[in-house]
Amino acid sequence: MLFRADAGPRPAVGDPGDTDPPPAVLVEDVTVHYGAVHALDRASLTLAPGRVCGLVGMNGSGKSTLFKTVMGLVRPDSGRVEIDGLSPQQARRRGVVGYVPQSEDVDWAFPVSVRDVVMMGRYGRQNLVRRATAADRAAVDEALERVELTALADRQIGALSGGQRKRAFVARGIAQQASVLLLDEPFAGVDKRSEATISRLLRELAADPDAPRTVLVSTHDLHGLPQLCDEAVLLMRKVLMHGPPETVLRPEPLALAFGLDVLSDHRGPDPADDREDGR
Ligand SMILES: Nc1ncnc2c1ncn2[C@@H]1O[C@H](COP(=O)(O)OP(=O)(O)OP(=O)(O)O)[C@@H](O)[C@H]1O
Repeated sequence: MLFRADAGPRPAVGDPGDTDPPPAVLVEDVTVHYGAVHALDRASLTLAPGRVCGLVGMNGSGKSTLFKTVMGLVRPDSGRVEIDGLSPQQARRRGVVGYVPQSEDVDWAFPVSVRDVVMMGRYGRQNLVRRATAADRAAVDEALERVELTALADRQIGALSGGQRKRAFVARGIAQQASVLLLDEPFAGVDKRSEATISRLLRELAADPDAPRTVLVSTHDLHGLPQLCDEAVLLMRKVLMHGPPETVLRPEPLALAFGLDVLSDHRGPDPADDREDGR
């Protein structure tokens, strides 16, 4: 990490005398190549339970790769990933981690209903024949209600709008009762209602006193980040900075992650504007 900003107390990692619970997400020195493409370069990130963290970086900075690595869908060349102290594969099998993928990564023509997609969140709890129990059906109904999709539950998933599709995948994560939720650009191409519903739900899930979820969400909406997130991460193949949104979203770190042109969009008010003489 090139910059470190204080994002509140972080659990110590790897201390043999440490009896604290493990971090919700631990990414340590993770490097990923796709052939000759160097997608992640010793990226490190630790997230505590119950936090909403925004992942920010330019196109190609490695955000999706980071999600896929945490999910165990991409195997790193080196480094360590743990979710609640489990390997990504264990965490996925036990339903500890839920994933809302980018729209491009989903086959929307697949013949499943919205309800089926949400029920997939329950698979980790079902036996081999995957017979849904009353508890599974109740969890799916409740999740559909929370994302306001009850009326569309029997539609084929591809027959929904972009925002409704995202909400269906958020419902899958809710029904799964995953303690860590990863969302890859959930606000891309969605309507205002879906954006507001998803934002509100993510805050509610993190603040749930019975089961606080940890949320890692990538977004290009820098303006909405301070309302949504407790902390933010700037990624450029490695974690450039991690801390409170107001610290991370200052012009200088953003310029490092995005290039200098972002300064004009996100620079605070010009002090000259406050001068009474207008000089
Ligand atoms: N399957 C793949 N094969 C080869 N290269 C890949 C593959 N997936 C991603 N890449 C490359 O790895 C780098 C990081 O890609 P990644 O999708 O993780 O970035 P990103 O920050 O999510 O981008 P975006 O904001 O455009 O979604 C890019 O250079 C990308 O072209």
